[in-house]
Amino acid sequence: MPFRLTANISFLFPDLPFLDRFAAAAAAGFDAVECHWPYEHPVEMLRVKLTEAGLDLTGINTPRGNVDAGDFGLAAVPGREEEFRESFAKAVAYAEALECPMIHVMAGIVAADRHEEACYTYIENLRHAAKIAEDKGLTILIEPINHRDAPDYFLSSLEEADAIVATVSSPALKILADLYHLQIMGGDLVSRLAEVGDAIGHVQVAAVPSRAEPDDGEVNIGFVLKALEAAGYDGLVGAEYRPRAGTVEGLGWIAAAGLSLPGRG
Ligand SMILES: O=C(O)C(=O)[C@@H](O)CO
Ligand SMILES: [Mg+2]
Repeated sequence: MPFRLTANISFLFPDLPFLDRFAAAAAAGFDAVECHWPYEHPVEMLRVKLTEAGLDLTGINTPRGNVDAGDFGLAAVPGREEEFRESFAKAVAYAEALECPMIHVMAGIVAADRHEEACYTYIENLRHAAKIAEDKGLTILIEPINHRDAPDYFLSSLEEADAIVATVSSPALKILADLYHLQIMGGDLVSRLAEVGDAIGHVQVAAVPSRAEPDDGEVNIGFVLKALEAAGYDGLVGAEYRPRAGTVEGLGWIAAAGLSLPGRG
């Protein structure tokens, strides 16, 4: 399969300090990494780590907001528009400095009875972000996240993500299809992914329900990836799972799914 893998170093190599995970990912055979929130580290330090390891950084998330207060993104949170814009600007600054092409714009936690109101906020904030992304040649992603792990996360449905992408109607806005979340929120992956087609800008994988290596659990990841390939997806696949034991020892799922790493024969 043509997919390039990117190691999610917020989850992989959990036994190592974050800054040591770049070298570990390269030694394991990856040539690309993604991560969630790199903001506690100066961009200069991150750039050194990427260069030393010979890695591309493919994706980061927008800052969550006030984590102690339970924020998990701000894009769909009514009344927090100014903070959203500041947090998005910070993500753009990191992405540009690190030549990172994709930013996952996190929607945030919104009570179900405010969903409709939040939808307007989300669309307006995404329009603002998409315009900046278009100008800078970046892609912004929205990711449906399951309600078992993140109750009340605003965006949990693939179909709603597709409708929002169509409404905002920007070439810079795409869906992050994390197969782990999508399986928990309704399954039927092959048919539903085919329906959203070229709205998909990034894919992530993990086992369901364990969120460990993707060769475990109820989804045949290789089969779903082949269907995505047949449907025309040719982007990245993010290895975003929590290793059962050692990260390197668990990489056998890659060959089993019909994928390969550039640095491993
Ligand atoms: O949880 C996920 O799945 C992600 O991809 C993160 O970006 C958000 O936690
Ligand atoms: Mg994900």
